[in-house]
Amino acid sequence: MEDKQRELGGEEKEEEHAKLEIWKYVFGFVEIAVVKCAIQLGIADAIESHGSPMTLLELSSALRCDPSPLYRIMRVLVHLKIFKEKPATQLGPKVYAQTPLSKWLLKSGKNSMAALILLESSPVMLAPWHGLSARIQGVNNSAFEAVHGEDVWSYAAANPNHSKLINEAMACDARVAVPAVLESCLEVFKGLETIVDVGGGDGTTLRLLVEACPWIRGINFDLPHVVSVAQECDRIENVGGDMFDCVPKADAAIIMWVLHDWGDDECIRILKKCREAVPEDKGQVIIVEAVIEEDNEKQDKKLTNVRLMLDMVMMAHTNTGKERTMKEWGYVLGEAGFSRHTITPIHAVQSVIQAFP
Ligand SMILES: C[S@@+](CC[C@H](N)C(=O)[O-])C[C@H]1O[C@@H](n2cnc3c(N)ncnc32)[C@H](O)[C@@H]1O
Repeated sequence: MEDKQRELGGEEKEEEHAKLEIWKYVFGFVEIAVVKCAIQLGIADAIESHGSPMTLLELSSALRCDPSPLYRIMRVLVHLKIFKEKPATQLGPKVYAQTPLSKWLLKSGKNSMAALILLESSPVMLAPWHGLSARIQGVNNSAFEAVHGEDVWSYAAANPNHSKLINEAMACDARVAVPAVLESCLEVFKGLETIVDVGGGDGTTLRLLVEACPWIRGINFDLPHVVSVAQECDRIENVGGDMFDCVPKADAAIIMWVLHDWGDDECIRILKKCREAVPEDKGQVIIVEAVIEEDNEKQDKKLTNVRLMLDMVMMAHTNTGKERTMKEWGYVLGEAGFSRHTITPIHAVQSVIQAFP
C-alpha cells in the first residue's frame, strides 16, 4: 500500500515535470534564434573589443541599435547564462560581461563556433528539417534534395557563399578537434613524412597538423571548388579531385567528418580508395569521427547527446549519411579490406579510428 502511494507520488511529480518540460519543445527554436541574433549583432565581439564589461547604453551605441529591444535580448542571454550581468553599484550602472560560453560566439579566433552556428541556422540548412518526417516515411530519399533539388555538395559547388559558410563552419570544428587529436594521439603522426587529408575542406586541419608536427608535409584533397579557395600554406599542397575516383598517395590518410556524410556502400568505396593511397605494409588511414556508444553505463550523457543530434543532422542534410556505432565502424572497415583497426576516445565529439591495410 505504502509502495503504491510512493509510486503515485513519483508519477505525479513526473506529470508536473512534463507540464513544464513540454514548453522547452514549444519554444526550443527560440534559443537558437537568439544566439544567432547575438552573433549577427556582434555582441560578444563588442564586449571583447571594449576590453571590459559594458553598460546597455555603451553596448547599444557600439552596436548602433535601439537599447530597448537590445535590453530584452540581453535579458534572455543572461537568463540562458550565455552572458553575465553585474548589478549596478554606487560606482555605476549594471554591466554585461563575457562568459566562457559567450566567447564561443566571437566571430573569429581559436575558439569560435560562430560560423558553425550560422551554418546550421541558415535558411538553406533549416529548410530540410521541415521534411524530416517525410524522409522517414520514405516520401523522399533526401530531405535536403527535396527542398534544394540537389545534394549538399552540388548545392555548395553552385553557391559559393554557401560553400564559404560550410568551409568556415568546418574550420570551427577542426580548431577544436585537431588539438584534441594531437593531445591524445601525437604518437600516430611520429614517423610520417606525408599525409593526405581526404575531404580536407579549407585546409585548417592540415595547417594545425603540420604546425604541431613540423616533420610532416600535407596534401589537402577536396572537391575542385573547395580547394580553389583554400589558403596557400607552406608544406601543404592543395589538390582538387573526387575521392570516389582516386586519393593522392601519402604515408597516411586522415579523413575527418567525411565518412559520416555517406551510407555504408559509399563509405566502403571511399575507404578502399584511402587504403589504395597508403603503403600496404606500414600505411594507415586515420578516421576522425563520432562513435555512438550503446552501453548506457559507459556513456558520457552530454557527448552522447551531441552525437545523436549529429546523427539527425546527417539525416536532414545528407542523402545517406549517419553516425556509427563501434560495430558499424567494424563492418565498413572490414568490407573495405582493412585487416585491423583501433578506436581511441579523445576529448571531443569524435574519436580517432586507426585502420591498417
Ligand atoms: C563535413 S566536411 C568536412 C571537412 C573537413 N574534413 C573538416 O572536418 O573540417 C566534408 C568535406 O567533404 C568534401 N567532399 C564531399 N564530396 C567529396 C568528394 N567526392 N571528393 C572529395 N571531397 C569531397 C566536402 O567538400 C567537404 O569539404
